[in-house]
Amino acid sequence: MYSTDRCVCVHIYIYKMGLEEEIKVSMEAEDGSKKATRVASVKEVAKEALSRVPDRYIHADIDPLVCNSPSLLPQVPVIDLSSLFSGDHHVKETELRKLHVASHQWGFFQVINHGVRGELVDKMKKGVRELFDLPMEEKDKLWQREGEMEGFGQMFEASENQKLNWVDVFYVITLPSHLRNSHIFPNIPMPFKEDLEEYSAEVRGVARKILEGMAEVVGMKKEDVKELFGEGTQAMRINYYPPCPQPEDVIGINAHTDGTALTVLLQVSDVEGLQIKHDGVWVPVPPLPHAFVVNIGDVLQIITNGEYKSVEHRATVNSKMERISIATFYGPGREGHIGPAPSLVGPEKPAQFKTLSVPDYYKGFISKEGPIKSYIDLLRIQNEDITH
Ligand SMILES: O=C(O)CCC(=O)C(=O)O
Ligand SMILES: [Fe+2]
Repeated sequence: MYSTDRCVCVHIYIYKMGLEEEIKVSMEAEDGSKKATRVASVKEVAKEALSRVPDRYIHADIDPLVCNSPSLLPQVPVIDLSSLFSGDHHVKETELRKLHVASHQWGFFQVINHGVRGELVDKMKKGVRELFDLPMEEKDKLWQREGEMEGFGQMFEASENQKLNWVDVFYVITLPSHLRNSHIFPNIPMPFKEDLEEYSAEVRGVARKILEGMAEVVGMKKEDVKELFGEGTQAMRINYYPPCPQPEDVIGINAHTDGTALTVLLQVSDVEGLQIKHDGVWVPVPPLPHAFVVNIGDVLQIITNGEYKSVEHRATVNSKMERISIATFYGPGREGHIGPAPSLVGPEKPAQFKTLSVPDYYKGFISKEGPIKSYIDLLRIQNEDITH
């Protein structure tokens, strides 16, 4: 399960970093044969009006929602981004505190008043629907090629008996533009390509503002943010979950944590599906009008020296309605290092994680073996390793 999760949430440009071989290794089947074969489109599978889904989509071990009474479930915090930058000191401080508590205790929050125009968001919603409605001949031109992650696809088929998720994805690297895949990005149909470009720039601005607020409230120096992130990199993953005749037995996306720093998710459809692990319970994150769902990824947990949490989440499906989400992943630029920010390390708070170069970080992420819950656990400095 974990190797699949890693493929799902690496969300990076790794092959651009000269790591082609590592990616291919992660796609090898257990018997060593290369299996980067194409996985069927779930949208096409779903069209066949089956009463039962093929066995490869059946997951025997789906963790149920622990709480039977939805009204008793805790609510994911909501942050007003405009208040974070308010000229009113009290308003600003109150919102920064909320941001801190949300990032520390939840690892997730919804953001309102984020400044991205509703008209642009609506164009994106329309554009992604049209993208997934393209005829198969058109989608073929935008399909993942062997050894690559960008384009349409499900995920790499690591072995014949690996369980599959009930989702089709379209993955693109958006920023910086020179990292874009030359046969995917230019071929995205217009006007969606232009809207995607604008949306990606706007969401980058939102991510940077949130990071700025977090840095202020967690006590991280501006220089550290600059040093660790540089201009940053950004990728987008559009998730399309068709209705499913056996929703209890399949999963849209397995429980995972995101591998980058910050994820800004737009729930395109007014349909529930996203759930996050909070105090041992799966808590739904219902779509909120004009909001983004933001979560902390592994990289930000490391950078904040464990102050902020990268939390497990998953996407469930239902039998009636399709669901679409657009996840935008913002992470550090390729040049830097991933490790605790120097301003958050001191005698009182020793470094909890090792520092690695960005390529080494992602290389390790990809090649990790065995039943380790999370890659960041491998980077955790054990108490006995800490030298004062
Ligand atoms: O569809 C969703 O709500 C979650 C998507 C997600 O977790 C991801 O793309 O990493
Ligand atoms: Fe995710």
